[in-house]
Amino acid sequence: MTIPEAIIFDLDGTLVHSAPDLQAATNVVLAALDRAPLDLQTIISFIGDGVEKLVERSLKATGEFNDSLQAEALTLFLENYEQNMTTLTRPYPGVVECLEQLCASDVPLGVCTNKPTEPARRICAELGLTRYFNVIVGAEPNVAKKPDPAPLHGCISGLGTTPDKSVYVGDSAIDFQTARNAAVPFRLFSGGYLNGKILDVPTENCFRDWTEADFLNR
Ligand SMILES: O=C(O)COP(=O)(O)O
Ligand SMILES: [Mg+2]
Repeated sequence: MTIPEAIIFDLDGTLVHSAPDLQAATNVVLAALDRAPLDLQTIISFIGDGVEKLVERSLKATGEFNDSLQAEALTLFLENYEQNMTTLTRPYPGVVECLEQLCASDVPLGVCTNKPTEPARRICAELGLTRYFNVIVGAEPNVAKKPDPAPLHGCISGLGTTPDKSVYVGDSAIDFQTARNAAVPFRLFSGGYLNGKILDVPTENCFRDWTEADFLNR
């Protein structure tokens, strides 16, 4: 048994079910533009590439799209989302117990998400998760996002280890591709949003239920 030197988690659809708050903020924007609301499943299918893509896909799904609409909608989205980031968002069942167990085993933990850094940190703080993580890396303007390997590599060096001795845990094809680009072993949480086509994840590296997650055996 080899215990990884660090474990890094994706946030939306992996540690937390955040889609209902993302849906609420998106639908405030759509209502302001006199457009129809989007249902939860559609919003879920738009999550994982960052808030800009969520807004862009929501606009394109409901009508006209151009750069100035995107800029206006993104500003309005962020204003609304910042007020309600944890109104409905909760950790998946078993996440807290799993993080507790990993901390008790002295495994350094991190978060690497395409959500902007500030909201990502606030969500972790408001849900009582911050104390489990040594590093929280989110998206920054004009900095490459996942599936570029840079954010995950930044997180891993912040945790003082190397890609081959780490594990990345995510719920989407973007996370799978990020891990591959970064040469980091990957575990798939298949109870999350599962966006995109995820190939080549052996069943022993997938889990549906956090109460059954076992990262201490690589
Ligand atoms: O799409 C987002 O905003 C973030 O998604 P992630 O936490 O799954 O990277
Ligand atoms: Mg995700």
